This record gives sequence, structure tokens and C-alpha cells, in this order.
Amino acid sequence: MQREIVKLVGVNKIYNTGESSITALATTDISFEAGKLTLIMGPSGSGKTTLLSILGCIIYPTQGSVYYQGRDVTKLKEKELAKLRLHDVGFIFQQFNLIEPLNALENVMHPLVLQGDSLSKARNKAKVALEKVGLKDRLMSLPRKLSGGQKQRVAVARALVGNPSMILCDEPTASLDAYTAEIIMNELKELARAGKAVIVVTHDLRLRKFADNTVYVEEGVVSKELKNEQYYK
Ligand SMILES: Nc1ncnc2c1ncn2[C@@H]1O[C@H](COP(=O)(O)OP(=O)(O)OP(=O)(O)O)[C@@H](O)[C@H]1O
Repeated sequence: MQREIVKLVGVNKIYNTGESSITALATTDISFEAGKLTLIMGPSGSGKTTLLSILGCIIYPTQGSVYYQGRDVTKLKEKELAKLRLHDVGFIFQQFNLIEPLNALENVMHPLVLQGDSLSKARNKAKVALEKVGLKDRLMSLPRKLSGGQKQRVAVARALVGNPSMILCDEPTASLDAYTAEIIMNELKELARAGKAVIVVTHDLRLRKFADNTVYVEEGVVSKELKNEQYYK
């Protein structure tokens, strides 16, 4: 049975910049399921990050509702949204966003400690997560001592350690070589197979082979069809 994690109903986003307003996302109805890796593709400025930010409860839509596991989260206050993000959503970014003075283990422990886990519990869970991504020998390494691929694997461990139901990735492979990008995409695919909804924003058409679904965003319009392939070349 398909399990819907997040659903947008009649969602749009209009940014008012003073003199003008920009429709970053046109009215959209879409849902994302557990167990699926979905790519969000589109040219620069088409609205991908806006869509991802709405899915991750980072920004509110201008209109419409966002149902997270059946609950309309557009009604929640910012503090409640922050709690939801911390517990239910894992984020992975192009630039890894690791905390430089903390080693790999501490970086992965960090969200657990924020969630209220004791240090020893957080340490144990973080070790297991880092082992899962093949980094059990680098627990004490600072980010600057790690390669790009290893940094991104620490970020994957950090995103999965709290057992979120959804993992959102913004260009997770853009700073990596093709070989390392494949390793990271395989790890993300495994997380989807383990039952998470994994949503990946990318410009890279080569990543389509990892996707269960692909959605395209062009000028704020979300669809299942790629209309302008030349943008991706
Ligand atoms: N905070 C903001 N205020 C005003 N306009 C914004 C804001 N954020 C995004 N926009 C505009 O909304 C549109 C969509 O931006 P968005 O960042 O979602 O695109 P994108 O597809 O993620 O682009 P890229 O691939 O270059 O990261 C763009 O025209 C952008 O300039």
C-alpha cells in the first residue's frame, strides 16, 4: 500500500519584492510517498528550491495547504514547524553544511542532542548511522580532513540518524565527481527502499536512472513531463 508522506493542495508561492511580485510556484497539487525517490528537476530560477522549502516546512506557501502525514502544517506556528523539521525531516545540501569545529561523530550527534537525547544515546545512534554510510573509521575526523564524498556521507548520516520520514536534498551531488555522486545516489536510493520519502533537487539529467519518479518545474509550473530539454545541457 502506498503511504503518502507529504501532499500539497492548491499551493502557490508569490514573492512580493516591493515594486513587483514574482510567482515562484504556480498553483500546485502534488504528493510524495514513502519508499520512493523523487527527483525535482528544472532550469535555474524555475522554482525548485521554493518547492523544496515548502515541502520542508522552511517557508509557508502564499496559498494552499501542505499536509504532512495527513496534518495541515500551514496552520502551525513557526515554533511547531521547527519541531516538525527537527524530528521528521532530514536535509542534505550541496555544500554539506557540516559544523567545521565538530568531528564527524559530533556532527551526526548534533540533531539528536537538539531533540533531547542524552550524549551517550546520541553517540551510539550516530556511530550506527556513520557505519551505515561506510565511515566507521572516520568518526573522529574533522570535516576539513574529509573528502567531498566523505563529507556528504556524514551529511547523509546526519539526515538519517533521527529516523525522519522524509529526506530533502538540494543538489546533493553538484559538488562531487561522477563516481562519488553515484555512491551518494545509491545511499539515497537505499534510504527510499528503507521506507523514507526521498526528494532530490538536481539539474543533472544523469540522475534520472535513480528515480522512481521525476517532476519538472519550469517557470513555477510543476509537471511530470520534461518540456525544455535544452535547459539541462
Ligand atoms: N526570497 C525571495 N524573494 C524574492 N524572490 C525570490 C525569493 N526566493 C526565490 N525568488 C525568486 O523565485 C524564483 C524561483 O526561485 P528558486 O530559488 O525557487 O529557483 P530554483 O529553481 O531553485 O533555482 P536554482 O536552480 O538557480 O537554485 C526566482 O525567480 C527567484 O528569483
